[in-house]
Amino acid sequence: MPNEQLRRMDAFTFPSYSFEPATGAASFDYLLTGPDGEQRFTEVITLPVPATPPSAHTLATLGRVLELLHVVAGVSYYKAAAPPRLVLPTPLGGAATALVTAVYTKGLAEYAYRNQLPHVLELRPEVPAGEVPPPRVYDDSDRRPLSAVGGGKDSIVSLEALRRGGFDPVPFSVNPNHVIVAVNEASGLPALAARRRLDPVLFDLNAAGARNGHIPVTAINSLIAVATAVLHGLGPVVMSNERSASDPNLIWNGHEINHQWSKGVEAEGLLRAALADHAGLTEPYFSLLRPLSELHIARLFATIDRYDAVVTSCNAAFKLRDASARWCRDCPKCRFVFLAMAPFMPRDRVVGIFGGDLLADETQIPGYRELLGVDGHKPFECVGEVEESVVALSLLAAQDQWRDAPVVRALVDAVPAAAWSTAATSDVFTPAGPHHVPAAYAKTLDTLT
Ligand SMILES: CC(=O)N[C@H]1[C@@H](OP(=O)(O)OP(=O)(O)OC[C@H]2O[C@@H](n3ccc(=O)[nH]c3=O)[C@H](O)[C@@H]2O)O[C@H](CO)[C@@H](O)[C@@H]1O[C@H](C)C(=O)N[C@@H](C)C(=O)N[C@@H](CCC(=O)O)C(=O)O
Ligand SMILES: Nc1ncnc2c1ncn2[C@@H]1O[C@H](COP(=O)(O)OP(=O)(O)OP(=O)(O)O)[C@@H](O)[C@H]1O
Repeated sequence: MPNEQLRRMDAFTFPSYSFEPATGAASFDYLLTGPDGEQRFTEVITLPVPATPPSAHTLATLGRVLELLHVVAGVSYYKAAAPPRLVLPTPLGGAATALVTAVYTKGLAEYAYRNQLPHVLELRPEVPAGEVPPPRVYDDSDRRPLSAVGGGKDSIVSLEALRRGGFDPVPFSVNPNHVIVAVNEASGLPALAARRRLDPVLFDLNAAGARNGHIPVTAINSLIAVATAVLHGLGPVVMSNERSASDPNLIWNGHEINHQWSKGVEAEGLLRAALADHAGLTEPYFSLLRPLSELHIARLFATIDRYDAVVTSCNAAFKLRDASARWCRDCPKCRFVFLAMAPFMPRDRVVGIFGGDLLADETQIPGYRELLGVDGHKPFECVGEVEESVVALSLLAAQDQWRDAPVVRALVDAVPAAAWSTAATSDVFTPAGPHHVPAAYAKTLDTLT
């Protein structure tokens, strides 16, 4: 379909979804409509099939989770056109409507900013009238947790903390690539995986120049994880989203633009409320690392060495096509994670993990200046706060092994005096801020210190 037609689309709707328990396949249909025609999409998400057939209660609860997933996963297709109307398929209660509204506005905020589409930030879904029958309560709080694994340092810290805390976690991933498979193998724990197949028509439209941009992928992965936990009779989904994920990159038209919005604490609260209200789940989902800074998580990661040969946080390794094998060593995330790990490891260990020494490479200086707040705004990537980068730099400047590294020397000279004062009194190693960690899990991270 030509782009001009896509851009005249008037509405995005959700014609139907189906679930086949025997195969675990959920099929989600989407439709863009406008004066020149329509464009259909179908996404297929295949959940791992449990050994024991699910009960009627489990299937009913799963059905409610899939209703939420159907609507949330639509963002990938909505963004191809960004029509003014978002028409939901069924009545939803207040909590579920609040989640959906936020996913399509705040979750697409970076997309709206980059494509200059302010109406997306004001989008309000049209919710069909009608009562939503209350769900039956589904108490999963004391069962084995499902630990989402993304292949990076954060989910490794959670997985190990849960294991050492005696929670017997089940690793789980969506479309595990070679990095995630290797991390799971290094853990030695049997893992579950779900498959997600985006409609290939989307890639054709993208290649032809359709609107494109960042989507709140963690919201989608999270609901797939919750659906898997329900189907397998498991307990809470444990995420590894850090404190700084809640902080915006910039303000545009009075709205916060946050690349990591669906990793933030607001999204976590909305998801929990929607799952409780719409699906009856008592303790469905939380981030174990929420009170921690990225720098604190890196310090915890340094206490674990069994994943050094496989851990990969660089997003370039997670592309559907032309992915890098591991760290690309030339993106904001590689720069930040190297800076965050370096103070807590011998130099040869961090260089071994990355396959190169970023702090010996002077071409990295401009990128590091952005991370340190000397130039530009926080990059649109999963990186820590400027203060965390300055604290990491101050720790490196005090170590013989790093003090004379060319990048460290250049950065120490570039950081303004005010930033050094803030870093000197920083509380980046003090857990803080709102979180949803249940009391039973609160002490787990102590097993890593
Ligand atoms: C790996 C990556 O960063 N991908 C982003 C990139 O896409 P690219 O074309 O370079 O590669 P692919 O990921 O293979 O995507 C192909 C197209 O498919 C679309 N798409 C993909 C997944 C999906 O769920 N829905 C989709 O519509 C995508 O638009 C591509 O055209 O650039 C894209 C455009 O800006 C981004 O949408 C791709 O981001 C992925 C969805 C992705 O997985 N990104 C994570 C690595 C990521 O950014 N994570 C954030 C978490 C943010 C959150 O709130 O959840 C983070 O770690 O900070
Ligand atoms: N493919 C995936 N399947 C399931 N969960 C995922 C997947 N990718 C990421 N996640 C989860 O989403 C959250 C955000 O991902 P993110 O990439 O920031 O974390 P990470 O890979 O653990 O660590 P890092 O920040 O070092 O990359 C984490 O809880 C992570 O476990």
